Amino acid sequence: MFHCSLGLQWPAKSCRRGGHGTSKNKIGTRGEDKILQVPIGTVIHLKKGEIPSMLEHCSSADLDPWELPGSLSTDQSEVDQLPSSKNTSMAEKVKSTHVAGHLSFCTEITVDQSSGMNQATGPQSEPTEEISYNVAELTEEGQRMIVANGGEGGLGNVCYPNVTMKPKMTKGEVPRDNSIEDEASNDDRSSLRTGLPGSEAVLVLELKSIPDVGLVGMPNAGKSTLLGAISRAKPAIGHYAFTTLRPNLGNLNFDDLSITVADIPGLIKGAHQNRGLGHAFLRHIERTKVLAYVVDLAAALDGRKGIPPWEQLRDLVLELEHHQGGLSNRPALVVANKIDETGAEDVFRELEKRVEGVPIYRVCAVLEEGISEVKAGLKLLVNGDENSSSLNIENIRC
Ligand SMILES: Nc1nc2c(ncn2[C@@H]2O[C@H](COP(=O)(O)OP(=O)(O)OP(=O)(O)O)[C@@H](O)[C@H]2O)c(=O)[nH]1
Repeated sequence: MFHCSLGLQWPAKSCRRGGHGTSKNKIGTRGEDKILQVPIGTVIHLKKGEIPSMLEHCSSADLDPWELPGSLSTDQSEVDQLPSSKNTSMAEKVKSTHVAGHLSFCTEITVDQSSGMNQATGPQSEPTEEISYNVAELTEEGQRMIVANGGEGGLGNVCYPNVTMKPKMTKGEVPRDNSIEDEASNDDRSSLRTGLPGSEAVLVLELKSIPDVGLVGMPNAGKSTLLGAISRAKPAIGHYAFTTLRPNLGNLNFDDLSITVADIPGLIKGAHQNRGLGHAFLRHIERTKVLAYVVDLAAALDGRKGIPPWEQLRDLVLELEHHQGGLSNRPALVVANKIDETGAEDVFRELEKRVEGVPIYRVCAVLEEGISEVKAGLKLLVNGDENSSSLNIENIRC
């Protein structure tokens, strides 16, 4: 067994040839399976060979690549531009793949929970190379898939009795010239006896991050600023909406825990109908364990065109639920941002009255105020705090 590392190109010419068939009807020996352990979140891109076959826990999750280091690609057109990308989801491809159960050896990939790697690197390919991207993804511990099949063992001599038995000669019989036939039958025998070579595959293994926490909020709420404040990530920040075009990743490091946080680009009303940056981002939220709703306390102050934070929360929950029933149903907290703005304190107090069931943190992300409290809150939720709950629409009074 060996561990693979990130973005490794792994020539899976690993399955051994089947053993040769031998006398006394013995078929060729079975070689040992070669098992490659990989971390959860490993995505397989195929350079050469058959599409891998999932053996256990076949995931039907839609696959979209989060492909750059420290960021998650969301734009399908980017994937389309990848060389020869076929963009077929694993579910589709696995469906069309037949697991050849009779083959004697195989090379398998097994998901290893223990690996500490948690950032993605893009596939390293020559621009002209043919690669099928995202042919499979291992997202759960214990999933296994066959990436290359071993060769069948050679057959024992029982399988060719007719060519092995020489006719008995009667007394005085002149031997026939059988040299040509013998040569042919010798060839037949050796080809039957010879174990077949295993199949060959060349794979690129990419590790995608599966974030623990997703920051969701309207455009301009301050998600990227917050991510920069709670982690060492340096996402782009702008005073205009949709500065974040793809999810950024940051790590919150504690002495005993590291939490991955994804800053999901701003959601707007109608995102589930693909308005704004739409579906692509909602899909990323499916993977997160915990949601941190980021609201802008100042959005509706001083005649600004935004909506108050409780309405932001209602719209965010509705968008998540429209996209996929139950998507908002995971432990959550609210980050009430821009508390430094004039009038924001009053809005915060109103927010506390109108929203129940989840903790609300008053924060000024830009000045890094209230950040340690948010970090502690996220840690509790990721650790499965028994008092945690999701943000339900019934608990928001607009
Ligand atoms: N006054 C104030 N402004 C803030 C605060 N946090 C963020 N901002 C400003 O709000 C604007 C938007 O911040 P971003 O962090 O880019 O917001 P975002 O939610 O990531 O925006 P999108 O990329 O559109 O989703 C920037 O001009 C920030 O400087 C804060 O605590 N107080």
